[in-house]
Amino acid sequence: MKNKAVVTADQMKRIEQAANEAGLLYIQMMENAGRAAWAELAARCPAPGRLLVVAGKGNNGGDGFVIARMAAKAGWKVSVWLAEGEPKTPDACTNRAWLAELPVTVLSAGEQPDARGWQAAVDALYGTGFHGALRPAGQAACGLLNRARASGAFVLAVDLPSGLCADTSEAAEGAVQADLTVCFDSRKPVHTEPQGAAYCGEVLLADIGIPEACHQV
Ligand SMILES: NC(=O)C1=CN([C@@H]2O[C@H](COP(=O)(O)OP(=O)(O)OC[C@H]3O[C@@H](n4cnc5c(N)ncnc54)[C@H](O)[C@@H]3O)[C@@H](O)[C@H]2O)[C@@H](O)CC1
Ligand SMILES: [K+]
Repeated sequence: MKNKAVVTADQMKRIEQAANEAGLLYIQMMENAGRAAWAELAARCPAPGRLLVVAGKGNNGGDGFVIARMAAKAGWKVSVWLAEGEPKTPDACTNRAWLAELPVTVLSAGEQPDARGWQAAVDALYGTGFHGALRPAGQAACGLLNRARASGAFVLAVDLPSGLCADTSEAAEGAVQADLTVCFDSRKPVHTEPQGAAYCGEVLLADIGIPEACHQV
């Protein structure tokens, strides 16, 4: 079965690098990841409503910008909170820039949104790049997502819930509790070990187009 293996964050990075070198560019993988996650969210929340996307500065945030674009095009009222400021990676920056053409409200780090009134919230703060403890900005963002969930929002974690380490499943204090986690290409230990899986909610594995041959790294 394709992608049955559980891989570490470092192995995932090498698989993505092999795919990029084989012609599936990083930005296309981000597009595929965001679209796959959006499709699962839309399937669970079919009526357009208010969507909050909490985005970090890395590529996990980039996936969140793709989701925000897809949701806005589908008629959702979308707000994106740049919880740690503007994105830093090239592909996330590109997707952030594309939001300017859409009716999406973009909130800066200092403009923390209200936790209430969202049909759904997307945790695109940290993915496989996270390890260690949550710093104050991360704590504020994870806390907001958890309060939004307590107020009735359906919480989708992009790749993995923020505050968890992909490889060890260690959960930082204040980590996000998700209803659904859409992970990309291959499961990581956080999705299969009980300590991590408890934060993930339902776990779905999305194909982002990486050829089978790229997994032999
Ligand atoms: N590389 C690729 O081609 C793809 C990556 N994808 C996404 O990219 C994610 C990985 O992206 P990145 O490697 O950019 O990293 P993340 O977006 O997971 O993390 C963002 C940043 O957080 C920092 N960080 C680590 N620990 C921290 C802490 N305790 N407090 C605050 N900041 C901390 C890291 O230095 C990292 O730069 C995946 O989980 C997935 O969602 C997808 O777009 C598919 C394609
Ligand atoms: K996440």
